[in-house]
Amino acid sequence: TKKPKNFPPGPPIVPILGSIPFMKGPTLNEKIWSKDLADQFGPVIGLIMGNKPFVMITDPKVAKQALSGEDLIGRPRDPLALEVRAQNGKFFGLFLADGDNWKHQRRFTLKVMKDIGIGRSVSEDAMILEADKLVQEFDKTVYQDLLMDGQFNIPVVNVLWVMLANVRYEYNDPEILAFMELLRQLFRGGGFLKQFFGVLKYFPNLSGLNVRRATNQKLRIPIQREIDNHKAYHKTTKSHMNDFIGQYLEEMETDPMMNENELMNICQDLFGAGSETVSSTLLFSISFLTMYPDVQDECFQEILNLERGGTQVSLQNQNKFVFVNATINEVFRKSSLTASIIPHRALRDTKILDYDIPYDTMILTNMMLNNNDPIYHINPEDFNPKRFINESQKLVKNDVLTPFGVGKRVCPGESLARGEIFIFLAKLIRAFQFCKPVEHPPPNADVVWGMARLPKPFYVYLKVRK
Ligand code: HEM
Repeated sequence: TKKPKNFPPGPPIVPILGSIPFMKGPTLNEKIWSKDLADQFGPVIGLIMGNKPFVMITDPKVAKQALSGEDLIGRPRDPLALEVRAQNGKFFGLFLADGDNWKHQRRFTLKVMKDIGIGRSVSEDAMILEADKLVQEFDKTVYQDLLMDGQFNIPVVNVLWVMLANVRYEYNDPEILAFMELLRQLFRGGGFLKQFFGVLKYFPNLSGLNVRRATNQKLRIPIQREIDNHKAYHKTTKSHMNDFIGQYLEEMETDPMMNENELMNICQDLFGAGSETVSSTLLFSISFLTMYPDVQDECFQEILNLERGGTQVSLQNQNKFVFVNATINEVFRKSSLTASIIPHRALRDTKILDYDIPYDTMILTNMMLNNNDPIYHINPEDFNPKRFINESQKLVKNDVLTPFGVGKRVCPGESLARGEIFIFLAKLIRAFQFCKPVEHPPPNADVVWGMARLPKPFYVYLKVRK
């Protein structure tokens, strides 16, 4: 184990464990995202994890600049993911792949998602339908302590199913319940940091590799069925359905880079990246609204005032709900659901500032630190949506808050996620008052680490709004 030449400053290293013994914090996650490391070594930190060079960027401007170029947009070849998702050592789809093929698949996915995901009413209708159904579900559990845990999972995954395959499931359908459970297992049980220790793949039970493999196989079954249904539809009608799978199959007829294997991997990635993230953000939102009833009341008043003026909750009207959107931003900031981008990889020898970054180095950012830094956010410990509203009552962007990442790999689902979170929340806040539970401790936005920082289950007490 050796540090590369002119590598960014960082703690000393020892064989096998690299920098780990010199990083403070009880768990690996806390060590890596710690303020202590940034205080000691500055905006770009060079670490060795296992035997791999790894760079943590803690300055948001440096991160933005580094990630907007082409050199640092690869994905690490995670030895565990290679066992589960690769074929002949190659990744397909969006999340794990890089190179020309990834670019091509990503461009097509963004185009179709813009068309059907947010541009057309298909997804908006789905969001509104699911939000209304959710209100009906919550209505059954008012005036009692309610455990908030999985309530958003199926509504959120249904919006994805509509976009991808024009199907939706009832909330008690055993198949969707099983599907959602698999997604949760992958997301909650996952984490980037295991990949530093490739040796884990030789202990498939201990490392969870066997479970991941089985989960991955099961997840593909309903997706494959929908792909087959779409192919059968095309056989009989000679036309393609107007959803993601339909559009992709149509593209396959003329574009040799598109194939069914990529399609399957993209669908897996969209479900994997677009379900637990959105449902967890909604859970965090409910917990913050319960902890800060004044903020909740101000959201409610805004929704009510706009409703009285004839403005309904819709994607088209989303920007008019300034306070609700500011509240969602504040939830992103305070929860730091995404503490970092997903790990990137240097595709060639390159530089960050004046430091040398060798080919294959893994890159992470520290968005969680930036979210809580008084340089970028006044009184960061406060939950204060007004920080995102200017004197003319317009929503202001703070460039440091980047829950969806920045640069060439920025999350392709941002608009969809923001739209969905807005519609679900606005409808729920209009219908219910979320109060502290009577017989349980109040929510406190506690987290558990998986692929992201996820909310622990908590209790609330719902009252009906007139
Ligand atoms: C609150 C919701 C969400 C948050 C906070 C979030 C955040 C992120 C972040 C930080 C990244 C990594 C960016 C990078 O590596 O530089 C990412 C990637 C990704 N997200 Fe999201 N996301 C959310 C929802 C969604 C949704 C709804 C979808 C799709 C339906 C989605 C699909 C993806 C995909 C496919 C990638 C990988 C893109 C690539 O590597 O090219 N995400 N997301």
